[in-house]
Amino acid sequence: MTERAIEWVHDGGRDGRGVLRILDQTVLPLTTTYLDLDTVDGLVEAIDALAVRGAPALGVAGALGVVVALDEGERSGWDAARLDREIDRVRHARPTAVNLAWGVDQVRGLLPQGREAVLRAGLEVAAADEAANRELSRLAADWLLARTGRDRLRVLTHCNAGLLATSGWGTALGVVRELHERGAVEFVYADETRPLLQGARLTAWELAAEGIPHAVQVDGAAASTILRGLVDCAVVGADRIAANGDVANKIGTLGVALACHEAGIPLLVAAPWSTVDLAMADGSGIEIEERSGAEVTTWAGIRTTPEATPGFNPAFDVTPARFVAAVVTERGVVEPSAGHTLAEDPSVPA
Ligand SMILES: CSC[C@@H](O)[C@@H](O)C(=O)COP(=O)(O)O
Repeated sequence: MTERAIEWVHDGGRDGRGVLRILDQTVLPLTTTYLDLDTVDGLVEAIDALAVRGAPALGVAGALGVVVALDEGERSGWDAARLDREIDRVRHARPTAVNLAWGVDQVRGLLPQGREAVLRAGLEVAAADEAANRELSRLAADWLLARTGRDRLRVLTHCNAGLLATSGWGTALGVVRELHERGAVEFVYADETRPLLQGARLTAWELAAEGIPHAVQVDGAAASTILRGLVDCAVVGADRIAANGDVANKIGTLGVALACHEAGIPLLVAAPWSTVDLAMADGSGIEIEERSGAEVTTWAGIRTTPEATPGFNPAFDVTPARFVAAVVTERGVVEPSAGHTLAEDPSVPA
């Protein structure tokens, strides 16, 4: 697959200076449409609508979003204070994935050095993300095969942590892709991931394109699939990992983790180091995005609940470290459920 969720197109844009192009994930898998974003309003709207989504891709959106703001500011004659406010709007467009703010912060300090320096740094954020994903996928595949003692794995995954959620390759699905290249994937159960169906629409799209044997199951099936012994491990991504190994990820991950714990199979969290937030001692301080209840009370635009019934729609949950067998980043493997923390030197495999 060659599609990129997000990239800078150098010869695009209204003045030929380049443009931020995203693959519109709101209409996948039925339609492949790209959106060229050259205003802060457009970028913030795309992030809010999940046209671009997934923590590492949001990191790239944050970094390159600073260039979008710079270019718009130049066209519109913004002063420094206005530019700062607009960059902050990008930084705060979604609260849970630390990568978005991290991406902005990677390049913001370069503003005095001019647009080219900021653009160069933004492109480096994107390139480093893909390289990190490939490395962590190798490490995670090694760890899973050693831990389970199996040659071919039956994997459960939740949400979409594939190339669509990153600048390339993917995290949890990168691990699956790596295992597949080694001939070590027997089957993948992809949770459909209510209410926005990232698993059914996006993960299945990626797995089908790669020819990886898989099926989509309703989220409510996950615990039963795990306790029936149909999978050897669960592999998920993360939006923010606290220093103690607590993991914020798509709502429903906690249920998967509890079932894995009960079944005695590992839950592996695959994420680039940019998703680790050492400033957060544990998960209790992580802000959980609460999205519109309408995403829950309607299906394909049709009301599915009584008109008077509101929806409750937390988009993420926090899995306590004791249920996380491994956090794998490009720096190495940490085993939170065995008492190890991310604050320890992660370059030394736990
Ligand atoms: C590599 S993506 C990791 C996480 O960002 C992913 O699992 C997830 O929860 C995405 O949520 P989303 O709301 O689709 O942005």
